[in-house]
Amino acid sequence: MTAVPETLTAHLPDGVAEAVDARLLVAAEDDIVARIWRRDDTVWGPAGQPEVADRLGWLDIADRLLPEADDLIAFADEVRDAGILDVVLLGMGGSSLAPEVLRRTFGFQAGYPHLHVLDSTDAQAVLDVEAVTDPDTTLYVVATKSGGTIETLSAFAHFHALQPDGTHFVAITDPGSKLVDLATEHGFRRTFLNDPDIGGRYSALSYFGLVPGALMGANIRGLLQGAGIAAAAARPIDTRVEHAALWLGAALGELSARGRDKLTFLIDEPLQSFGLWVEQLVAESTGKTNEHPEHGENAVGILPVADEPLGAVAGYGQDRVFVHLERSDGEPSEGDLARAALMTELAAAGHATITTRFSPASLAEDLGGLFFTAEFATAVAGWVLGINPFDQPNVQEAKDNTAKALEARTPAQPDAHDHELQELLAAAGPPSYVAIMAYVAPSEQFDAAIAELRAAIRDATQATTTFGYGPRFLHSTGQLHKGGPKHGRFLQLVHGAAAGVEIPGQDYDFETLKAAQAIGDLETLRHHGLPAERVTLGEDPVAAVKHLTTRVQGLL
Ligand SMILES: O=P(O)(O)OC[C@H]1O[C@H](O)[C@H](O)[C@@H](O)[C@@H]1O
Repeated sequence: MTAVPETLTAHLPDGVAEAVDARLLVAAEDDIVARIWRRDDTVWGPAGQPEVADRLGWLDIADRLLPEADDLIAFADEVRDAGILDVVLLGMGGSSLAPEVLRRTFGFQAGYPHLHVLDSTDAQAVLDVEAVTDPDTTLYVVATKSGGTIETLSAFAHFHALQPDGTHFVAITDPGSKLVDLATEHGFRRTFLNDPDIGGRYSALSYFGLVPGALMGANIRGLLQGAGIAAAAARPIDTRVEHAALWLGAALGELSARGRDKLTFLIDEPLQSFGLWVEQLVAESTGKTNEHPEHGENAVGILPVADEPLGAVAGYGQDRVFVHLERSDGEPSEGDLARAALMTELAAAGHATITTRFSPASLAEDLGGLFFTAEFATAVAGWVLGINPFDQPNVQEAKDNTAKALEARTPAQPDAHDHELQELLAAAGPPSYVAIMAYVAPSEQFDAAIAELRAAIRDATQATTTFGYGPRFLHSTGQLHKGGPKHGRFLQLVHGAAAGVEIPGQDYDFETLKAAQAIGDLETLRHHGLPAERVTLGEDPVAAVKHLTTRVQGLL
């Protein structure tokens, strides 16, 4: 029998601890850890399936890039010396979320440029970045693995028209992508060619995270060292040795197989934005439908839940598992204390709870370790669930439907009437969840309004709630929405921002693109037989969400 690894504290409901132990025995018998490190693709299915063997470069990327930390820091100094005051990262999903976590976790570093992350097609979001940056003192980092992502290339076209000097641009991409040619054509300051064996959501510790991190003055050496230590701790193949990442992956897989598939994160300051990154990692990796030769279609997945406001214990269903990233030292905030208290109550009430700790004194190292451990655990959970955690087959569908809507200029679906909203939400209790998706410029005020809407729905129905900004979530939880278990109930909110914010070279502007993405996604969800409703937000989106919350409270 194995115990919970020392770096974690866990309370598992009856029967689950035994299942995890049994799973760890199978992992030992099947040599899973050694096979993962040997990059053996048969851990996740038949040999030779696409997007497995060539998606395991993340395993040792931290050790491979540590010797390059000095070069990255020297590059950041060169950029500072060139008078750059702002860095704008243009990217989506795996190419933007780790930089966003670094930006929010470490904040402005004196003497370094401000980092901004634009991962939206909302015209106001584009204008917001424009309003606070001067193209003459701005460096634009164009980040896309494939080199073909529509949002990223649209943003590049827009900002290149404002700043035609190529030395104000940097590319991060895979060798041979279309962006490599663009960068050469326009004389970019530098192109960082990433290891192509790393997928977007596993790329935090590659150039995709490190280049923006270095540019904003974050401690990238610490990140890499912390990740290296976590990777070393994940190497032992003897299961008698503590292996936190293996245990975590086995536990999350077994919990999910028993219906506890809503992985709810409670995260202490200043790491709260980690939820945004881990959401993509877990949702896009695990939300899949398997074609099983004997059992037919089988959809699995672990739904990550980030930034949900805390509730009363009775408000949570039995479909949850709670993971607390807890600050181990320093002055706890009120929120930190509330999270710790809730975890204690949840454990006492028989919920599955897992706690891991980080220290503000070693924030970069601990964050690097968390990135790696989460990646390894997700790969293990993929093995438990019997899916390929490295592909994203359903993301393409929404992209195709966007293209169709753009081409045909399809009008938006009508707004939900009260009875439709009621039908959508009233039946949302476990195992269902309510996904709110808002096509609007991200802001703290909007986040706060959404938190109230989520609490209202959860408290009335016990449903798990998630929230994502469109089109950001399409590259993240969007995969699980369509590929995972058909438990989602979808509420799409769309705000019409300024028309006429141009995408040079295209006959549509940002708002037209955003509208097509919303239309295309709703279409895709409905095509999968999933309940999905749309609500148009009036001029003031925050006021509109508050109004919607009152309306929903009246219906539930
Ligand atoms: O880096 P890119 O090639 O631009 O891809 C950005 C994102 O887009 C896709 O939609 C994938 O689903 C994500 O996994 C990926 O991170």
